[in-house]
Amino acid sequence: MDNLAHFGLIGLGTMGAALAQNIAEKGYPIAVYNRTTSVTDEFMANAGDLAPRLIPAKSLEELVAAITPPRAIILMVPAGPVVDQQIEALSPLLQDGDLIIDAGNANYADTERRDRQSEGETYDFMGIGVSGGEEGARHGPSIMVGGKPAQWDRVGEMLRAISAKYDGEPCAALMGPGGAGHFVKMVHNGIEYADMQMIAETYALMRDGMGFDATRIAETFEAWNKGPLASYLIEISGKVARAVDPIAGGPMLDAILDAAGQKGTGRWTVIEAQKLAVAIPVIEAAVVARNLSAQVAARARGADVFGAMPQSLPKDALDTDTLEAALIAGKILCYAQGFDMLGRASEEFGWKLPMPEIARIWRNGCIIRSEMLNDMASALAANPGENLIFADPFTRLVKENEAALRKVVIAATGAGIAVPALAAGLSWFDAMRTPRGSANMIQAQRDFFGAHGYKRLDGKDAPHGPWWDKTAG
Ligand SMILES: NC(=O)C1=CN([C@@H]2O[C@H](COP(=O)(O)OP(=O)(O)OC[C@H]3O[C@@H](n4cnc5c(N)ncnc54)[C@H](OP(=O)(O)O)[C@@H]3O)[C@@H](O)[C@H]2O)C=CC1
Ligand SMILES: O=C(CO)[C@H](O)[C@H](O)COP(=O)(O)O
Repeated sequence: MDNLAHFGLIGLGTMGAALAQNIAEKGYPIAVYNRTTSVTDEFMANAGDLAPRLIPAKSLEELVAAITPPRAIILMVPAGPVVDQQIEALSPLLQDGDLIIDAGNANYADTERRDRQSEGETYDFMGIGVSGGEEGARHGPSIMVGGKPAQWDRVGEMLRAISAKYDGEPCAALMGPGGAGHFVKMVHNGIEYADMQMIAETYALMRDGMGFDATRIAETFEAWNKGPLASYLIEISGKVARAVDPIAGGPMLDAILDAAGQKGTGRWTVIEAQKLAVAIPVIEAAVVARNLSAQVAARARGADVFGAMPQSLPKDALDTDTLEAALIAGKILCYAQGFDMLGRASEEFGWKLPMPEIARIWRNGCIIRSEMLNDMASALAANPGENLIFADPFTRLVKENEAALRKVVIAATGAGIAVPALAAGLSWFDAMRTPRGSANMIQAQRDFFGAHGYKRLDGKDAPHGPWWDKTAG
């Protein structure tokens, strides 16, 4: 076989097949391999005009032989041990200068480890986060690259070419070394969980609290998609609410079990936030909500034992403008927490993450793409190191919409409609504007039981409280 390909790709599943077609379409010949050969055959049978730029391989040896050295081979397989197995199988076939690119949703710590392991090996390694689902992978994803500048120089042209564009600017950029790209993708997914959860909470308020039917819910999302909330997730929520069940008729949503799956990136975001001691309660609430959603039997039992709350709201308690405003506030608070986490990670790991650039490459291609991210990019550029809630226009937007968020959380709580993410956002915001909180009590308790000491407000030296004066009563 002629050495025609510039790139190789392993894993022709949902993402890999679409990404390979995208790469070929942008003019880069690519060799492809899939564990199950019939999948490769089917992929080639459906390749149409792109077939001349796609080289199918039936083995890893064939794949490697079909790529012009120095090779760049993309892995698009499930995160975890499969990636290690692929690297192990590939490495003896590679030579100096060849590059393995893990484009799946790897845990950033695994990417750091694989990066270290590649030192002294024949191959080089880098990890990139790709977002946009199948459609994005096919026509333009957002790409969060981790690696060395030299690696970015090598593959950046192709990655920019296949990425989504916003006002002509590619949504692909170097985030930092090692696992930085996968870390940013992980936080992207954490924000995705929170964005989805808050939308689901407004859906519950419309369905159960306000008695809206699916058409009215769809109309509401469609209207919101023309305003400040304009985003991919609001757009698809409208489409989902409009969809009709092909089996039983009626709204598709009414036929779907209320238990959401998860592959782990949201959970990892929460775990890493705890390690960094950074507060991302909206994302945490969203992950907890998915865990709880899966407890279908326990929730049914709870309703039996304790009785279900009525859930319907008093007439005129809420309107869709108030819900929209609450969602605007919740969304800003959630992104403020996500970017705060990225800033902390950047300091902790010495990554120098390009914060405005992260917002820029999220403006298109990825699942959380939204109009608001354009303003976030400008706000982060104009206010380096500042939390988004202290940067205009977001300070103004939070001030304008906070009362609606409070109204929605109060109304939902009164009716027994769970709104954990919206409530977590509000609670975080309340804490962020409370100059004298209650942790003086925690300090005192810790000192009382564990002699941990405390800091006084007046700065005076007093290592322990009077409870440690054994002569006192
Ligand atoms: N789906 C999405 O929206 C997104 C997914 N991702 C990430 O992209 C990666 C791929 O996801 P996706 O395309 O959805 O997954 P799919 O399940 O659609 O495809 C998985 C691919 O990996 C191959 N594979 C699975 N197990 C093995 C194995 N043990 N050895 C070799 N090959 C194997 C499969 O081959 P075979 O045909 O033989 O089973 C298939 O080609 C994951 O890391 C995912 O988290 C990232 C962004 C979005
Ligand atoms: O990365 C993605 C989108 O950005 C994938 O679709 C991912 O699978 C979403 O996470 P989960 O499966 O946990 O909902």
